[in-house]
Amino acid sequence: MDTPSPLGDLAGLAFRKMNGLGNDFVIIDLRAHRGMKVTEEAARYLGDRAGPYGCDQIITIEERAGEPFMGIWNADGSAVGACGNATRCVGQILMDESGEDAVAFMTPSGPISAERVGTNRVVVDMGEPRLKWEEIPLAEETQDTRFVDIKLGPIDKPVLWGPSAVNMGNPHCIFFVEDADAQALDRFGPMIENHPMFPERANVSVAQVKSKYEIRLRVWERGAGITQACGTAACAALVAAHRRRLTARKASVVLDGGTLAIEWRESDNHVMMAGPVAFEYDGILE
Ligand SMILES: N[C@@H](CCC[C@H](N)C(=O)O)C(=O)O
Repeated sequence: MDTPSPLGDLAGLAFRKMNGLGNDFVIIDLRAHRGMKVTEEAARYLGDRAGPYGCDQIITIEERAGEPFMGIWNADGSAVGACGNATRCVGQILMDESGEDAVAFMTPSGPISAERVGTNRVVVDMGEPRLKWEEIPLAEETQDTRFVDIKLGPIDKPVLWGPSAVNMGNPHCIFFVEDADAQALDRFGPMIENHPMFPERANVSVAQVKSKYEIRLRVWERGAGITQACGTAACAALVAAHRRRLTARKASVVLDGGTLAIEWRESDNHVMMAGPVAFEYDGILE
């Protein structure tokens, strides 16, 4: 007897592989396949780098209430609210389809609008950052999410402490450090991701402020580990850095996979993210 595919009824559907600064996605268009779903098992199978696919996130394009909707799963199978880099990819797919240079669509954390600003370059309005402790969410009420009560290392001599917390549709914890490349993010990333302060876990970044206009950022993503780039983390880092008076409202965020231009607009409190989109290949799920 054949063993059932972990893909379930997704087997046989077309997918597209894309990435934003090396943060890569299997994107499945479910608009013509109402009722089909990405299960946790299917997401884990598609995300597994040792398997036939392998990616950081699994993305769906669906239709809900007559509007395009983007669904997001991490490689560990968890469903999430936001993904900055994938938002640019989905924006580009929808704009190519319509022939327009702007598009609006829905995500689990709210509406998004995207605009084409060059060949394979898209700017996305990521909405307003959420900064209250209960919006991150944190497990404990803190007066100020700019400096959360978390310490790493020996109690009397912590190596990292007082990160900022920002929610960009998903929870982020940002440590400001002198040298981002010298941090053992692979070791403490999973500990902070699962720290009791973060009841919904967290994406963990180390941010080095190079100047008022540049941040070097490395990211341990919740449910995916270290990735080449994380768009929402770049937005969260700029917001956190500006709240600590370390940068201007607009800065370049340099990730392992390349650079994003981030602006936290004063006029409407929205965070804008501009960056590239890359097509890899099309295939059939089997
Ligand atoms: N890579 C993404 C973020 C994906 C979700 C994240 N790992 C989470 O669990 O919140 C981005 O570009 O923002």
